[in-house]
Amino acid sequence: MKGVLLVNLGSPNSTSVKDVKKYLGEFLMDKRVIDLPYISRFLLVKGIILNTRPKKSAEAYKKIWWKEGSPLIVLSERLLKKVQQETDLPVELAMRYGNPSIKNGIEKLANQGITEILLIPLYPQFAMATTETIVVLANKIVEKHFSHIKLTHLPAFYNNESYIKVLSNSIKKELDILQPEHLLFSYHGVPERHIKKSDITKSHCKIDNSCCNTPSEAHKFCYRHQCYETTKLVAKQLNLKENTFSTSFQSRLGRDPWLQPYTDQTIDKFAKNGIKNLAVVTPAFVSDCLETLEEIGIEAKHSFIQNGGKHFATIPCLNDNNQWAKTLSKWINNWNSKN
Ligand SMILES: C=CC1=C(C)c2cc3[nH]c(cc4nc(cc5[nH]c(cc1n2)c(C)c5CCC(=O)O)C(CCC(=O)O)=C4C)c(C)c3C=C
Ligand SMILES: [Fe+2]
Ligand SMILES: [Fe+2]
Repeated sequence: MKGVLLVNLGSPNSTSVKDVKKYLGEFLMDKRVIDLPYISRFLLVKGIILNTRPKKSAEAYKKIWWKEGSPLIVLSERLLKKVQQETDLPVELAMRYGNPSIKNGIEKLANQGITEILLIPLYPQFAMATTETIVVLANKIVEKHFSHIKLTHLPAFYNNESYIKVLSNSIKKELDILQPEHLLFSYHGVPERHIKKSDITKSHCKIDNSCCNTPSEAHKFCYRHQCYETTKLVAKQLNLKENTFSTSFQSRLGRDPWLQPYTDQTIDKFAKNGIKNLAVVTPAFVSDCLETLEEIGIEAKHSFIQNGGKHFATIPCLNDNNQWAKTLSKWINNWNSKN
């Protein structure tokens, strides 16, 4: 019997500093997120970051938290309900960090007699810190506790035709109302080092103006290429004119170089250069979360207005969009009928 596990990133259990610290500890001690040797990672995370960040993050979470809980989790649950309505296979939801855990999700499926699981990391673009860490952990759990279960996973869907259509339609609906001068595609950043580590050719990714446009096997695992492709395909679908849209990377942490251009600097530059009406879409996230609602919806908006901008809009993520739920169900049903 077959079943499906949707996996998103996760959130703290509450906005208390204690819960945020616990969550950040699990998240940042993941060697695919902070990719330092164990001792250095331990000293950086436990000795430095966890002494200051949880208080600041807890304040940020308080600004966006809902009555029902973390937006990321509530929205993922709403999506799960809609997906379940469109498929006969049992579908469960898990988070890579925090609750409900991946082990808990697999256990729920196993208890229903499931012996084959389709794992769906809810990330359009591949990264070590997203798709890879979910697949590696889920496989470890299956090997250790559920060795009778066969696990397969859905690869990153950054250029999938149905995904691009659904994303484009959801953006178009907003653009028709907002009529912005410029549309910024802001993706979560990763350290440049992560891109080089994921380069299976070991020599392709230069992180320059051309590598991500030059066909290569490396692109199967290149987050930067996949982000630019999503932008390109959506822009094509929406007939966006050159210079009316661009791509940037947000949420950097620490002093190492992360993917550029940085979203905060890009938005300030737009405002200073006279752009008055800006819309921002965040396609690395399928659910609205701290990074879209607070970092973009509150912080970036404030900065844009302070620097002379007038209208700033954040386009919602796909969340529990009906067409998105139908697309996921279609992928699930295709997997079910093919295997
Ligand atoms: C595309 C998705 C994501 C990538 C890639 C990613 C990488 C990454 N993130 C950090 C550090 C933090 N991220 C934080 C929050 C956060 N990150 C993502 C997604 C990706 N992260 C989401 C969806 C969220 C929000 C979760 C929520 O509960 O709403 C945070 C915590 C909050 C904060 O203090 O800002 C940190 C820290 C690193 C180091 C990293 C490296 C590749
Ligand atoms: Fe590249
Ligand atoms: Fe992050």
